[in-house]
Amino acid sequence: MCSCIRHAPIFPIYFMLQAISLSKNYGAYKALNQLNLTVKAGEVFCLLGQNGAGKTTTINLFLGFIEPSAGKILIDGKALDAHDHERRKHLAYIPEVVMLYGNLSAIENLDYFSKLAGFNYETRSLTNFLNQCGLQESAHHKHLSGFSKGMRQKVGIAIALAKNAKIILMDEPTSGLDPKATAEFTLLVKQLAAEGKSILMATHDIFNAVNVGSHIGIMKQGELIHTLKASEINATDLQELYLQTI
Ligand SMILES: Nc1ncnc2c1ncn2[C@@H]1O[C@H](COP(=O)(O)OP(=O)(O)OP(=O)(O)O)[C@@H](O)[C@H]1O
Repeated sequence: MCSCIRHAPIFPIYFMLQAISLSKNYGAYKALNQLNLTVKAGEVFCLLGQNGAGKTTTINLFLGFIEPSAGKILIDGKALDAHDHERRKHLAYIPEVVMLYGNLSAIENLDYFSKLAGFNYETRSLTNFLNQCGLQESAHHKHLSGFSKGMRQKVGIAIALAKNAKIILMDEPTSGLDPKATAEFTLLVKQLAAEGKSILMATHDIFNAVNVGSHIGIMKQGELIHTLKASEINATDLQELYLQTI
């Protein structure tokens, strides 16, 4: 018997995320200049670039936090305008520090944010989402205020799963994580991609980008200079290319 009141689709639908000549200007300054980028279902596109290269601007444009100066965002081939809140529900966001309610437990946070997105799950389903994200059961009923950054991120991903997001945008999600937490997070991201999610991740971690990414982009001064398949480059060569580029 299904344990959720509003059912997730039995045959999931997956979406592709695209930027077409996407630009963002602040006055005369081009924070993002004519970005063309595609993230297909099952892909993890890692965006590398120095501070100020335009990675967060790209993510903020996709999320609708800021409006483009020019260009288009497409979800599954259809243009997404700034006010299309319904189709933006297919997007989930994992920031560097996942902001949740410290005085609520993991399961209460998950329940609250699921309900905000229109999903009303029974406890068993909420527990399953947290388990799926590798959060140990002993932590499910503890307040978030005592959680490490890695544990918060697991709850953040559980919320994305509960919302049935097809596309996940991550901004430096492994920054500040210890190697074990990074490895756990990487495994989780690979699992999400294997399930058909489209993932765009801004990162400074070249080695992690090669490890988790299917595609890698190197940005400089608001432009995407290189796009590579991760299978075609190793970390040493990517580091060299990165240093030559920036
Ligand atoms: N509201 C704003 N007004 C003016 N300039 C801005 C604004 N927001 C961002 N910028 C500029 O746009 C450029 C791109 O910033 P962005 O945050 O996208 O870089 P980033 O690649 O994410 O850098 P980091 O690695 O430091 O997070 C930077 O030069 C930044 O100063």
